[in-house]
Amino acid sequence: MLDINQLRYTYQPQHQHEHPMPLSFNFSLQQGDIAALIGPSGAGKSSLLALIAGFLQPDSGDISIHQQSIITQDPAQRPLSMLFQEHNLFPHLTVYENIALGVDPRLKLSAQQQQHVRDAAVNVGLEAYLTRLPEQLSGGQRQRVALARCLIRQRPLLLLDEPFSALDPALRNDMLKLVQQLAQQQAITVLMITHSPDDAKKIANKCIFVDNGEVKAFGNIDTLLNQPQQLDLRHYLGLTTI
Ligand SMILES: Nc1ncnc2c1ncn2[C@@H]1O[C@H](COP(=O)(O)OP(=O)(O)OP(=O)(O)O)[C@@H](O)[C@H]1O
Repeated sequence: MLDINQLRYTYQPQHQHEHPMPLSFNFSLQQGDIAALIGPSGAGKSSLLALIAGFLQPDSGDISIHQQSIITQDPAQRPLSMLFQEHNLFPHLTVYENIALGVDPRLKLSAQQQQHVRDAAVNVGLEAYLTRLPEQLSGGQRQRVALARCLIRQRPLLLLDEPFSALDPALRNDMLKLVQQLAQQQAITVLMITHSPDDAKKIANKCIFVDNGEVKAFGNIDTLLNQPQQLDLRHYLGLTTI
């Protein structure tokens, strides 16, 4: 479903004492996969999502979704949605309007589309909050609104850049379950950055371990996290002694 084919990008040094940071990715996901993207800080996880979303232009390689290359498409045209840790919502728009933006950026919705927005709010448990502004919501509720907007766009790929890491453990659990349930319902493929192997195990079936700008391990999540073979992955998981 998602094919990342010999994708390369190099951050050029900004100062004399710095070195270039080359990134190189190669892997594929099947439709309906939920893949956890793990790896140390600075490994290249956010950069990989930025390349897929089209915020960074690769030096070489290709990205395709359902066998169609998306590499020349603008970020808004790409068949994907993305959820960040914060700043997902427009503060001056209501919950209803923030979700409706996923249907039409001009907010001109038909009666049927208006119903879709209300249905999306029901799906994330926010039907009673449609007229509130983001500042009148908790952090978890705000992320639910943002998730509803992603899902109403009905794009086949959902990219998550640690959207729930600021939430407390119980709420984070609820959100992970919600993503899993809604992704299954809509057969959406999910690629999720997380710093928590426990969170990864809760919803993902695949795992991608990125280290030093490369995919160092890829496969079934239970195999990778319960019986890690690579030394650098074992080190990342805190299973080696120094
Ligand atoms: N705009 C930039 N210019 C130069 N180097 C950058 C830039 N953005 C990121 N980098 C470097 O690229 C590498 C990968 O960064 P990236 O943010 O993708 O890592 P990450 O795995 O998402 O880290 P974290 O888990 O801390 O968010 C890092 O070494 C970082 O310093």
